[in-house]
Amino acid sequence: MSTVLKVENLSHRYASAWAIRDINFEITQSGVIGLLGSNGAGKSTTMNIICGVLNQTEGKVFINGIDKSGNPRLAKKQIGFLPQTPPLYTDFTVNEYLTYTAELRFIEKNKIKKSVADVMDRTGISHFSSRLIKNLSGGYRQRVGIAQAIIHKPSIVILDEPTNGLDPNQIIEARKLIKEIAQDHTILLSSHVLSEINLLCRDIIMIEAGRMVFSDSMESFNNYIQPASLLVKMENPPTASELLKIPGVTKVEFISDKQCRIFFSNETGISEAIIAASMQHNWKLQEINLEKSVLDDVFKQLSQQS
Ligand SMILES: Nc1ncnc2c1ncn2[C@@H]1O[C@H](COP(=O)(O)OP(=O)(O)OP(=O)(O)O)[C@@H](O)[C@H]1O
Repeated sequence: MSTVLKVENLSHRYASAWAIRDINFEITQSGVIGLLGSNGAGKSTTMNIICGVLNQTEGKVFINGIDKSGNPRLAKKQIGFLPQTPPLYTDFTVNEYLTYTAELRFIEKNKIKKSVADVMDRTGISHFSSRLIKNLSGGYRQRVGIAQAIIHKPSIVILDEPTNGLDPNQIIEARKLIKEIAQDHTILLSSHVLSEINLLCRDIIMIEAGRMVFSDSMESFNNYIQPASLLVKMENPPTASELLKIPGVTKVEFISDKQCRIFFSNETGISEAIIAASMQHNWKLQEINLEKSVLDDVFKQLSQQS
């Protein structure tokens, strides 16, 4: 399968501080690939470099095999970009703005009208064609932002935190649109929210403090996040010291009279041991749920490994 995007030893320094160091990854398939990282991890810097908005201090970016530094114009033709703040001219109508972006993307003059109509149709904004962008809701503005990113039918679309700042309904709509677009384009999407990446992405690249700490399928990532604790509710709970007698239990925290979080060293058999102890001592177990590590812990674990 051919490589759509390849990033090689990418590093960038703003003034004296390195924002990203030695980022390497390759995207070979269509679908949505997530770039996950906490605030300030280096997601926007990486994306801005890939899209040619920023020139890297070190390393290389290849789009469909074209070196972005060697042939920037040809490389950029194959990329669509929605930055964190969409580059919208809010005094333009949707139609005027998209016509303008089509010109910027060097779409042939006689094809512009159709390209604009097609992309408005694709992103569900045709009915707002004559509306000023400043009079659109946040969700529709984001659709216009996505429309400008795909108007020239790029092979890869880069979306920097596309659902940030949208309300819950707009987020659901935006996700739906992103999934639809992913049927014909490879999408690299950044977020600091793991659940967002989990819902949308097939593969995940994770960066933390400018370093890449994970790159694999979403499935392997989910398998990697080991359950760390159990949330347990009992009608007649014992004391923490009773629970600590169960082999494997390392720590117990009571959240309320009847609910506690039980930490353990080894997942195998721990739930069964708690259920058996509850039956034996009549603790009247009501609920027992495995909790996955919180994202901050995952960042910490992965950062320490790399
Ligand atoms: N123009 C700049 N000048 C100096 N430092 C910068 C600049 N832009 C970003 N940085 C720094 O580079 C690091 C990476 O920032 P970047 O914006 O790429 O992270 P991010 O993962 O996109 O974070 P966020 O989600 O908060 O936007 C941060 O420490 C940030 O403060």
